[in-house]
Amino acid sequence: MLVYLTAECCGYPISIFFIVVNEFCERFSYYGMRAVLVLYFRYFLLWDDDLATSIYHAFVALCYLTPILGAIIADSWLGKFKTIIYLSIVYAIGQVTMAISTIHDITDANRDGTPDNFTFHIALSMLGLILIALGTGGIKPCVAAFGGDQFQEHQSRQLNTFFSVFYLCINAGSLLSTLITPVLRAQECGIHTQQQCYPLAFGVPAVLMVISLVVFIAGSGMYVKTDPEGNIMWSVCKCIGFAIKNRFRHRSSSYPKREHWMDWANEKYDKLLIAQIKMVLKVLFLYIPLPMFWTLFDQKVSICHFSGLLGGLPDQMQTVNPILILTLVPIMDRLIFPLIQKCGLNFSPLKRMTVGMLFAAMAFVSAALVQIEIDKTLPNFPSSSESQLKVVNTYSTTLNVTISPNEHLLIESFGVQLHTSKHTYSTISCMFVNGYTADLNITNLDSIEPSATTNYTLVNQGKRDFVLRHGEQWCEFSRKFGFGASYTFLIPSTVFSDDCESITEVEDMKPNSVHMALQIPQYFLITTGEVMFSVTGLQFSYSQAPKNMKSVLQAGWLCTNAVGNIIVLIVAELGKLPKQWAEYLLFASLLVAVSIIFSIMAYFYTYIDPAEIEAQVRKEQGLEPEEMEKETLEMEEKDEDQKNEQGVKQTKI
Ligand SMILES: NCCC(=O)N[C@@H](Cc1c[nH]cn1)C(=O)O
Repeated sequence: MLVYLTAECCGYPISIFFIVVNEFCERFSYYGMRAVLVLYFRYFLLWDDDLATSIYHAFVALCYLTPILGAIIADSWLGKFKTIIYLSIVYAIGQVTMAISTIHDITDANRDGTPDNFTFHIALSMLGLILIALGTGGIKPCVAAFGGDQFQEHQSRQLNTFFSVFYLCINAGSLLSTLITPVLRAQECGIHTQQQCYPLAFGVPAVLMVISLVVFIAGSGMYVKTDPEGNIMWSVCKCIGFAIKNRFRHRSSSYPKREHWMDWANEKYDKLLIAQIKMVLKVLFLYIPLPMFWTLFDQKVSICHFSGLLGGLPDQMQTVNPILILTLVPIMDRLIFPLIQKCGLNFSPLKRMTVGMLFAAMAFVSAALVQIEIDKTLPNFPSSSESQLKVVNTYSTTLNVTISPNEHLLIESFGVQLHTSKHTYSTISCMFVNGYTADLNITNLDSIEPSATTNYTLVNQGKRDFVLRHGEQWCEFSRKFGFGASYTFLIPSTVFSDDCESITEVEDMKPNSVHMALQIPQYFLITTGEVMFSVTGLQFSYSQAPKNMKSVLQAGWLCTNAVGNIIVLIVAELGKLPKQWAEYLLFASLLVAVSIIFSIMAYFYTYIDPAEIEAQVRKEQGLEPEEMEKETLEMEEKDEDQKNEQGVKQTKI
C-alpha cells in the first residue's frame, strides 16, 4: 500500500488554489467575451439582428457540445493535466484571434472608421470562436475533475467545499466580466479613427485566458496527476457492445439469467471494467430527467424580463443571479447544510437536488402570484370576439357619440375614450394628438399633421422634456413617466399662446403599482434551487465516478445542462400561453413532476464509494485466479501490482 502526501494548508491541498484561480480567470474570459459578442456582430460586422443572435446561439451550443470531446481526450489519452494545458493554449489562441479580428484599423485603408474587408474580420472571428468553443468546453469537465483529484480519501468534506468554491468562482468571474467588458467596449480607441473599443473588450478576456493558463502551469509541481489507463472509452464501448451481443446470443430461456445485463460481458472482460461501467451507467440513467429540469429552469429569463418594470433595468437584472449565488453558496455550505446535519437528518446529495428542483418550482409559483397582482393593475383588453374603439374629442364642448343603436359615449372636450394598444409591461409609451391647426414638430418624433396622431412611442422612465415647434413658434413642456404606464397628450389649437400649458394629459394605462420587493422572494427561491442543485450535482458526479472516468461523468453532468439549453433554443417560440401567470404555473407543475420522477429514480439509487468497489473487485479477482485468465484483452499485460500502482499514481511533494 502506497501513501502519498501533498502540500496542505488548513486541510486543503495547496494545489487547488491554482485550479480555483484558473477557473475564475477562464470564466471571466468566457463570459466577458460572450457579453459583447452580439454587440460585435451587430455594430462591428453590421449583421442584422437575426443573423447575430443565430450565430451567437450556435456558438453557445457548440460550447456545450465540446465537453464530451475534452473528457474523452483526458480520460482515454492525455490525462487531465495535459488536456487542460493543450486545450487552454487553443483557447487562448482563439481569444487572441478574436481580439485581433475586432481591430478595424487592420483593413481600414481609407480611414473612414469602418473596416474595408469584412470577409477578413468575419473569417478571423469565426476561426477564433471555433477555437474558443473547443477550448472552453474541452477543459470544463477536466478542470472540475482535476480539482477533485487533488483530494485524498479522508478529505471528503473538503472535497465538497472545493466544489462550492468552484461554483463561487464561476459566478464571480461571470459577474465581474459581464459588468466590465460592456464598459470597455463603450470606450473609444483606434489608430486612424476613434471607434468603440472592441479590441479592449475582447482583449481583456484574451489576457485573462493567458493568465488562467499561466496560473495553471504555475501550479504544475504541486498537482496530483493520474495518468489515463489506456484508451478507456474505447474499452468501455467494446465491452458494452460485447455484453449486448452476448446477451442477444443467449436470449433463449434455457440460459440462466444474470443480475445485470452488463454481466454478459463477464466471459471476455475484466470484472473491474464491468463494475466501473455499471457505476457510470447507473449515474447516467439517473441524469435522464435532468435536461427537462434545465429547460424549465432556463425559463427564469422570462421571470427576470418582466422585472424590468419594477424599477431596475433588465440589463442589471442579469447580475442579480451571480450576486445572490455569491452570498448563498457560503450560507448553504457553512450554515444550512451543517445545521440540517446537526438535526440528525440525512440530507443526501440526491435529496438536495430534488429539494433544489422544488425551490425552482416555488420560484415560478411566486412569479405567477406577482404576475396576477400586476395583471390587476392592467386594463381589460378586448378578447378575440371583441374590439375596442378610441375616440378623441378635439372639439370645444362635450360630444355625444352613438356607436350602435343603444351604445352611447360621452366624451368631454379634449377627452379620450378607451384604447386598444397592448404593449410590453416593462416600458412606458405615449402618443400625441395634434389639435393644432398646422403641422407640429415634437422632439424625437416625426412631424404630425393637424388632427393626426403619432404612434405610441417608447420613452424612458422619469422626467422627460418635449419641445413643440411650428415654424418660428415653439414651447416646451415636461412630464414624469412611471414604468408600465401609457399616456396620450392632446394638443389644443391654443398651444403656443399659453406656452404649452393647455396640453391635456390622459393616462391610458396606470404606471405599475406592484412593489419591487415582491420580486425578491422569487430570486431567492430560484437561486437557492440553483445552488442546491448545481453544486450538489458537481459533487455527486465526481464522487460517484470510477477513478478513470471522472472527466467523462463530469461531461455527462454538463451534458444535461447542454441538452436542456438546446431544447430551450428549439422550443423558444412554441407553447406560449395567453396568460403569463398560467405559463408560470405550468412551469412550476412541470418542475414538480420532474422532481417526483427524479426522486423515485433517486430512491432506487444506492450510493457507492468507487474506490471501495474497485478495491473489492481487485481482491475478488486475486482470490479467483481462474477469473484472471478471462481478462484477455484490455489489461492483460498489467499484473495486479502494476494496476494498483496505476490507479493511485500520484506525485509526491
Ligand atoms: N449562475 C449562472 C452562471 C453559472 O453558474 N454558469 C455555469 C453553468 C450553469 C448555468 N446554470 C447553472 N450552471 C458555468 O458557467 O459553468
